[in-house]
Amino acid sequence: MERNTAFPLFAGNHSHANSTCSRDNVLKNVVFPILYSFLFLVGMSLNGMAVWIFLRIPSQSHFIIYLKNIVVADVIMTFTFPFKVLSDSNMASIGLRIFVCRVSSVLFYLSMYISILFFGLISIDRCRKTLNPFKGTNSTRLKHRKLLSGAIWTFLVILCLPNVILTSKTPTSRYFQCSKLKTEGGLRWHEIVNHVCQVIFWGNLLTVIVCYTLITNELYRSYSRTKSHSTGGSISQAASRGTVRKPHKAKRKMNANVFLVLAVFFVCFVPFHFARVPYTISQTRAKSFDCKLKLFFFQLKESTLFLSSLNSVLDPLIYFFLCKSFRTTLFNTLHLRPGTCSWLTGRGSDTDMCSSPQGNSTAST
Ligand SMILES: Nc1ncnc2c1ncn2[C@@H]1O[C@H](COP(=O)(O)OP(=O)(O)O)[C@@H](O)[C@H]1O
Repeated sequence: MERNTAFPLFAGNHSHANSTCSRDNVLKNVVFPILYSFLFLVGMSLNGMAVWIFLRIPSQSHFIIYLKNIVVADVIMTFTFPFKVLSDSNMASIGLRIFVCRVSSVLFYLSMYISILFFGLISIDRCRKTLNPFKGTNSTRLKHRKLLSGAIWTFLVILCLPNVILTSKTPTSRYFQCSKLKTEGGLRWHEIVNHVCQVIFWGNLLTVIVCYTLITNELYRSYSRTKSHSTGGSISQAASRGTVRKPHKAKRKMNANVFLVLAVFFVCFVPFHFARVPYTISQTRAKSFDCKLKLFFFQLKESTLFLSSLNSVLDPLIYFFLCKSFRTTLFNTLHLRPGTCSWLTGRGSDTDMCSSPQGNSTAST
């Protein structure tokens, strides 16, 4: 049973309980609630703006379709933060804590795996565009991508729904762990879902690594080609105009932006998936674990879960850096010049993954 001894205000009759294995500590009760509150405010602002902008951008490329799905997932994730804040800081009523275990946490995980799956698809799309820059899209392909998006949401909702339905036990005390609300079947399903989600994550990580290895090779080849051209016959002319190093510079800028997806994926999701395995086992096979070890796994899971939550505020960076139509709409809205921040984002279609087939310029072009 979980007890609250860290905060006498909320401790009630529990204050005399043995607290060695209590989940309550400054990190869970104060630090994370403050961090999640901050994340909620930033996430609402950035994702609210992203929704507003994407409503004005037609779904004309696979990349835009995938980004729109990620925005929706991020908005859902952001909405779950206040519930987590209230629950973790012990300010929530029992009813609200039950709601967190049954609904809002499940929505959090649902949105996280939606993002992971679409990150995988984005990498495949990026790879396809880099290796085969002139292969465009058409309305049939776009329709297929929309159907695929619908299928992904349906699959994950069906997978997660039993976690809501089978979290049906009545808590026996004011402070409880989510796993204590689960029926026998609910615990088993919780374990299965976590295994499936591990497969989803590691499968997508592999996809991302393979795709970015191929992209790196292609970028390197195209960089070598550009370099040999720029040091060729026209070098003296180019040098006199001071443009010899330009392709090199542009290429370097593009590389950094392209790898943003990879960086966000690694920072946000890899640590959590290492921590989640032992934590799930400690939840479902509790008897074989010492309570201090369980507590350690819980804290590890909570800390890495925060990194995963950061995803909801880092994704808007991807929209900004990799989608030119997003930047253009944003700058128009803010009455800024179109070229604002071009030193950061690179110029032209080189750094644009949102472009339609005709504008499909990539590294190798
Ligand atoms: N990968 C997942 N997909 C969907 N729901 C999940 C996933 N992992 C956990 N859940 C659900 O989210 C709720 C909170 O789970 P968890 O974070 O493991 O518990 P706790 O908050 O006690 O550490 C539970 O109902 C659980 O079944």
